[in-house]
Amino acid sequence: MQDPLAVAEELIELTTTLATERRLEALLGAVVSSARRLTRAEGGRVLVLDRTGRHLHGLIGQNECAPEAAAFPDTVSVYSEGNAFNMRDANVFSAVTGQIVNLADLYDYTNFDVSALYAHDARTGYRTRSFVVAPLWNVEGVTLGVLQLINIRLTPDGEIGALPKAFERIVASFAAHAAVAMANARLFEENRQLIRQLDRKNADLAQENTRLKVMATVSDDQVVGESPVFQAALDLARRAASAPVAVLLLGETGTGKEVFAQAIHRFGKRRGRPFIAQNCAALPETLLESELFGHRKGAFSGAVADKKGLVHEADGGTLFLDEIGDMPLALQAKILRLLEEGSVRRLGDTKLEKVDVRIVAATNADLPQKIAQGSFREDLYYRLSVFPVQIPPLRQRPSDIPKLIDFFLTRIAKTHGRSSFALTPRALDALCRWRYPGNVRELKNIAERAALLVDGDERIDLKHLPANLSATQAPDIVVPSSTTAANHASLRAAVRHYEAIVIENRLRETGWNQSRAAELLQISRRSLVEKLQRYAIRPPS
Ligand SMILES: Nc1ncnc2c1ncn2[C@@H]1O[C@H](COP(=O)(O)OP(=O)(O)OP(=O)(O)O)[C@@H](O)[C@H]1O
Repeated sequence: MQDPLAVAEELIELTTTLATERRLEALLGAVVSSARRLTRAEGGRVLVLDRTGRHLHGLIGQNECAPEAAAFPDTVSVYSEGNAFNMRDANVFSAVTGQIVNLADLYDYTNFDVSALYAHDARTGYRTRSFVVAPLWNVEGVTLGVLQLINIRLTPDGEIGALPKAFERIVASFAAHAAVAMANARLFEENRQLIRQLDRKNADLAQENTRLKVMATVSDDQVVGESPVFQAALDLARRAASAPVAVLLLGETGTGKEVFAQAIHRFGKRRGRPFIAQNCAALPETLLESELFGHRKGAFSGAVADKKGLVHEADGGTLFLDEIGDMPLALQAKILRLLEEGSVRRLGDTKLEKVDVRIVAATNADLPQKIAQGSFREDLYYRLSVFPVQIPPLRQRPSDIPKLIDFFLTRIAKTHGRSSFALTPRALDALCRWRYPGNVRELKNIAERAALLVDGDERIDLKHLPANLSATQAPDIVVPSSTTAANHASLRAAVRHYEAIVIENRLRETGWNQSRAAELLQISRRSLVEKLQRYAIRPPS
């Protein structure tokens, strides 16, 4: 047998292999070789327990004297008939009990059923004599399989016998190390497979996302707004729709750039074809490139299959590029080629493909300033700004506010399963006074929030609006202007609207003293109370 120094060296080498080798079979191969060198065994094998826990399968086999003898009967049943452990098998015994089996001569021993090995020997002409089985148990004491060592040579001249007692512990600890490495390698392999599955899933999801974008073509949403500035912008969009040019939509956030892009698509000849929108600020460069232009299989890790881009999906239709000012320069060049030549190249491809796509781009950034800073291509800007459409912010068209409120509340009421939501005059007034830094989107959000806060048939009042809105005080004397709700209501409604505001102002002045307010308003207290009920005017809570 080996001297202690050689044993130590073998163990060090094995530990290094165990720590670095991640492939299960290579790792087990190293374990068997190392164990054989350590014990001077002619052969060695590893049998691994399958996931059902019912069978041990031969995974690795080595035999320096008879390579054909390396393969053991491939599968050993863990259970015998009646579902008891098959303890007559030396491998199962070791795997189940965690003990080493150490037989000096297989042909002298009768306690284990080794008939399969006899048959194997008879078939291969090899003679198995000493036979050692060590359990491969991981740290939690779970059996992973067994390590076999065959024909241990006790002397340099080849005398064969049982493993010396002193070596049993070495082999046991050796097997325990191997089991831990084996468990790690399995986890590693499972992780790799999970990552592969995830990559595949991601690719599927990306395709699905694209498909949904195609399906969610254009909604039939109305474009609400009758103010002259808004109508002028809409008229420009209508003209742009009939020309085969790119359109650049300019406007603050929430002004309705996407609504306009959809309208341009709907107004034009491409109406029945896909409308696809992509926000250029939403994705990192490589992902955006692959999303827009597609990729070939293997173009990057995770590109497990060919994928079409949004430009392909939008073929014959419209591609809306929101926040174009945030598009990386390399992709701007690709958009320029699409505009100039009508062709695109997928990531990882050498060929150009022809596509017929109308580009509508939008931004709220100052593109000339970006050009000066070197982050936006001037040539692309000139290409896109053939047809610029400026969408005015809501504060420049307050006369559109009542119509928009009405539009959103009617739509929200439908989703709440009710016919409508009513507003108190002071709530309407506060909504009409607000300057809406978030434009139409902000107005829509305020309406949605208010609809959630009202109880039953209650009207939307100041308390249902965001605090900063209800804090906007109405002026003492309300002068009708062309920019308030009243301008778009009937005369009767307008008069009621102002009546409510004047009453509320007087009440505020008098600290909500109804008698005093009635006096100032020169009406009876009873009449005041009636009006308070009619207009749902209440002191702030
Ligand atoms: N004129 C309009 N009529 C009806 N709804 C509108 C109108 N303008 C905007 N909206 C609604 O307001 C919300 C914001 O509009 P949209 O997304 O088109 O704005 P945007 O300018 O593209 O915003 P961003 O700059 O943040 O991308 C959407 O829910 C949209 O339906």
